[in-house]
Amino acid sequence: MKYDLIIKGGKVVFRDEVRRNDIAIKNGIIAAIAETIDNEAEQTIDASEQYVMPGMIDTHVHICEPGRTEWEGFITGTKALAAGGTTCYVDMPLNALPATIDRETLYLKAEAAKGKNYIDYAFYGGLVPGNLERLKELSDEGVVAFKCFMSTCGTDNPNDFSNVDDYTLYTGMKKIAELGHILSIHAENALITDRLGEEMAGQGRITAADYVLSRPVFTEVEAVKRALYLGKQTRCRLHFVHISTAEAVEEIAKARREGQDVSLESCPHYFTITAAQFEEIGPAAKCSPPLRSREEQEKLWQQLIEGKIDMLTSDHSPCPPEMKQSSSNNFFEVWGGITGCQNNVDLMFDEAVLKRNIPITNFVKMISSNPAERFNIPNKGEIAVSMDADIILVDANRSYVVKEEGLFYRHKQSPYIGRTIDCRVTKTLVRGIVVYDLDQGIAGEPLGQVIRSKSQAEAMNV
Ligand SMILES: NC(=O)N[C@H]1NC(=O)NC1=O
Ligand SMILES: [Zn+2]
Ligand SMILES: [Zn+2]
Repeated sequence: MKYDLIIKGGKVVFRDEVRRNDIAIKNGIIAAIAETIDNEAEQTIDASEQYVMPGMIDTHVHICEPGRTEWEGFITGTKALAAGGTTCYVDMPLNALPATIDRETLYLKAEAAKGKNYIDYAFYGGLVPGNLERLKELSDEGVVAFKCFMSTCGTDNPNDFSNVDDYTLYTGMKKIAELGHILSIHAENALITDRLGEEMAGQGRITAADYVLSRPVFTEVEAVKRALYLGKQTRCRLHFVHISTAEAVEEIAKARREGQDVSLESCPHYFTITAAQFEEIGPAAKCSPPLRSREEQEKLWQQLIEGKIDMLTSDHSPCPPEMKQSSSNNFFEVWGGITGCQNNVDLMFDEAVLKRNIPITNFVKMISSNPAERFNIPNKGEIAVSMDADIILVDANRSYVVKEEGLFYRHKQSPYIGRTIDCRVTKTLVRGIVVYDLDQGIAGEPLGQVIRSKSQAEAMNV
């Protein structure tokens, strides 16, 4: 058989081992894997100096199109994702306008996304006060999970997302459990964090450090415990997004040991930037939950080493430059959200695999296999015959400095600018097509396809 492409001689990362193998691709699918494949092929890639692994599946990305394309659109956002080694992502139901909370708004999202994605994508649906009766239709349309905010969301247009009150959280969980779906939760106590913030800003305490103090560790832990408790009552499957504290990780691990169906993600920034560094970097590093102390960060690293962090996601939450500025240097006023998805894989491969000797197979589980499994994303998350050829090449001997001009974001305000990273994604393939190459940049046209959750029946009709 003549193949479309053979990736030759790379150190291929499989589920439980790394082996030097050739990978043959036909019609976007991995057709053969062997020590050597000598068949003819339209194209070959020499990967002998590289790791070859499944692309990242980033299940936490805020693309702000439609409605706020000037913050970040599908084209710029997915170029950055592709250049960073992500081959598939899940778009969050907020920051675009309108928020994705029913069939109509999902169709608007899907329509806006058509033909503009360089990588494959799926959608989240939102749980907000008042849309309980719309969750089934979102499920029927193939959203991969539902998302809610226990803290306030930071946007204030009438068509924006709203955070849940406890009643909505409880009834939403009941409904989502009936649908057999997962509820993903931004867990921070809204009342306490908002009031602490107001209090501090009222006293003129407006620095980066003050912002961090207004969202203490216990406000995350309390929200996690409350959600776990309600999850237990309702038997709803849960997923906690961007967990930033060791105590929250332990609570979730404990609930899992006791039989709850619950998972968690954390993000590269919680492992690579401390609260003290946030003060030096400035608004680009503002996010919620906030960056934590070195001590807290070290505990989180230990938990990652112990396998307690199921997955890594970017929480790419971009905004225009003026929203990261405040004439009075008031950190409560600037946008909370990090523009960071282009460096996910490089940063965490460097810090986790190269610097802390975490097995590369575990790393790949966190960036690819676990998210694919948890969110039912079919045919992705693993290098194996008959899977989609969503593959990245990583050079573990190539250092670079993150520079503004290399970033594909609409607004190049990453907190990682100036940072040296000691490895680099050199190629990204989506279903066998090279969409990014380090030397040539983004290649070809946007070929990304929408993915519907495996468990769903109705085709997404757009
Ligand atoms: N609205 C929004 O994107 N918020 C995100 N930003 C952030 O730092 N945490 C979030 O939940
Ligand atoms: Zn969030
Ligand atoms: Zn987010």
